[in-house]
Amino acid sequence: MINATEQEEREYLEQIKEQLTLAIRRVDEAVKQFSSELRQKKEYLHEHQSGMDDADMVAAGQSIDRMAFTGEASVARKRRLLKLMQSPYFGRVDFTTPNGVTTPVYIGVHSFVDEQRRHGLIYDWRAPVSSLFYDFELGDAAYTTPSGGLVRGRIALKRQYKIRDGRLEFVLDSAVSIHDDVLQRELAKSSDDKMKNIVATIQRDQNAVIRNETAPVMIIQGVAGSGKTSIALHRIAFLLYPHRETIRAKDVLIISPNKVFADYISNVLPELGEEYIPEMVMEELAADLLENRYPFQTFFDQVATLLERPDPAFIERIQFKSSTEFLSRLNQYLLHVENTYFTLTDLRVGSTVVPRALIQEKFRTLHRVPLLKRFALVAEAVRAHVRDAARRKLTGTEKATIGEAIPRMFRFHNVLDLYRDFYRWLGQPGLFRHDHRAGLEYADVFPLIYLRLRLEGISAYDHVKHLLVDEMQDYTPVQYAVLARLFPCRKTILGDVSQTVNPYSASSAESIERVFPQADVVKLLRSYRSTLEITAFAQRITPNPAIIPMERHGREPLILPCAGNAEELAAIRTLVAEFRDSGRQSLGIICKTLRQATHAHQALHDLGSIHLLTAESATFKEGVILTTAHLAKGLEFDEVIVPFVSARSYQTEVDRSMLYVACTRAMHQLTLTYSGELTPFLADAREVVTGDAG
Ligand SMILES: Nc1ncnc2c1ncn2[C@@H]1O[C@H](COP(=O)(O)OP(=O)(O)OP(=O)(O)O)[C@@H](O)[C@H]1O
Repeated sequence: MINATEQEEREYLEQIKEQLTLAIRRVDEAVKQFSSELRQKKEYLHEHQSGMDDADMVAAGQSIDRMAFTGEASVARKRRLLKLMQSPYFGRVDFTTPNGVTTPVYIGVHSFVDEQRRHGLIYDWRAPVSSLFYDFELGDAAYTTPSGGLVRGRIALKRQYKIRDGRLEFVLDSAVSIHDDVLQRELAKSSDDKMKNIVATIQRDQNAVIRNETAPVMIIQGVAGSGKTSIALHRIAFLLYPHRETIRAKDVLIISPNKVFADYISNVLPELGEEYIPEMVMEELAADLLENRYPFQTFFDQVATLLERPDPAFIERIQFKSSTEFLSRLNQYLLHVENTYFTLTDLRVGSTVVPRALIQEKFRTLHRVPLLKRFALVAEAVRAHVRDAARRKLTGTEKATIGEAIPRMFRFHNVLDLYRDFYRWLGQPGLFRHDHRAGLEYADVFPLIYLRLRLEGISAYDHVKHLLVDEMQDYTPVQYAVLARLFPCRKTILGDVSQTVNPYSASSAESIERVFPQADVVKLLRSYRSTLEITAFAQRITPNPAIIPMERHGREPLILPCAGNAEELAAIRTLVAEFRDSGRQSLGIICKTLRQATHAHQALHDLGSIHLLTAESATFKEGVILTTAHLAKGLEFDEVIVPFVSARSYQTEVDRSMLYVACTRAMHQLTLTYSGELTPFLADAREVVTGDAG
């Protein structure tokens, strides 16, 4: 039976859809009009070209550009209207101002205005008034207008809707913030191949992060599945909204851990009506900053080496280069270089002697210029000095002599030589290993870039107006020091120290804050992704007593003991078959190493369409995916299988991190398999769950 409220809401929905249909028709007509005008204009131009002067041509060209631009805007508007036709709004608050006027405010992914009557029918979720929906329950409420004024009032009604394909699926009145039922329904759904927007169910603490407009640097430390990545993307959409005139999507840069992750998140912003946002993998940034001059190993290579051949000296190098102390030592070294690596001498050019003091003075006045860039400028100044003193032009040879003599007064000219010298200065030359064939070790890449930045200066990224860094725990203080210098813009930095794939180089929110003392640090403790059972299980691997799991239940995770490798593969086959019958969308089989994953991929080959995801993959697919924990970071699956969880396979701290990351990728169901002895990281979990394993 439909109640009166629902009846009313259905009728209202029909009215809105009619208005949307009319608006779409108007846009269509406008587009038609534009294109015919554009065609006429072009024809006119073509015919009258010979009689026009340059100025006329430029003016005509500009007017065509303007028309094309308006045409594009109309097409974008149509796209938004069509989206609204599918699902015009998801929330409503009835707001009563102190003078007793009550207005229903409908909230959707875009705004929609009744052009004739000039009032808002649907408000964009980012509009100031929409914050009422996220931040308040029934009763007293307020929101801030764009000009900073506070509008007070009362919320008399708060309602949530699910409208899909233009049909109302449910309507729910709620007294509390965002009704738990709606959130539960959203979370219980199957995942698909892309991350989705969460506008209908943003939680209050999340909303505070999204709408923070003041923090120059925002550091979000959030437990696995707390919505960090989702929030960061919504925050970008939010920041773009009021600043549309000054910031465009192309001015934002996302630094993501790999291409697959970039593909996985690529839908959220376009879903929110924003254009594609440029993204970059850390290694791409590094290669660019080193102008591809020095080949280097990747972060994947580093982690793979740690997993397969954990050599103590290699670990020591990584640990040292990931410390805050290391960054201070680099800074001290730079001072040392400035102070002691110049050997200034008098310089004779023809009959003129340029005194040492004068050269020193020239260097000093240029102290703001990066050191290795100063030589050319000092040489130029010295040439001018000689010219003035000798009252004649300099010969080519003389010019060259000066050009060569000045840099010779400094001990090094190449950043890599200086970097090597840094370790000598430290008294630890063994901490730098450079095998020319294998390339630089990953741990040396950013220290080298840092030196280059300080000594040569790089300014290629000044155009970026907002930087987003995901998986912050995997970057070191030196990397942050590079980002801080390279991107003076606002930043959102997010991650989870428990989910590091390399505990020897992990950064916590606190250590990152040391590089950005002006940052706002936010902690998110509620976990939305996994069932309570899965979250509790993962806690046994890496405990975090502060985590607050969602009250959503599912099957207990299973640990399946197997008699050997063949039996283990047979168990995985059965699990894959069960998954295929379950109606769920995604299954991740997450291994520790690529070697394990490749082995399993070959062994399960005959099952058909199991995608092996490697560091080279660029897209994320639905269905059954075989990959490593490192690559699965940031992704999620309806169901996860973690094979080979034996004591042999999982024993070091890096292994523990991998296991934690793998288990926290599961939304609804988690199964682990092993043969031989079970890893000690799951030893106490075993009592609880092997009973079910049967
Ligand atoms: N307010 C919310 N409403 C609905 N779903 C949410 C909400 N917050 C988070 N989620 C869902 O929880 C899951 C985890 O979100 P997300 O991947 O952004 O978290 P994360 O903190 O980046 O995770 P991790 O660090 O473990 O990779 C996603 O499916 C996301 O859609």
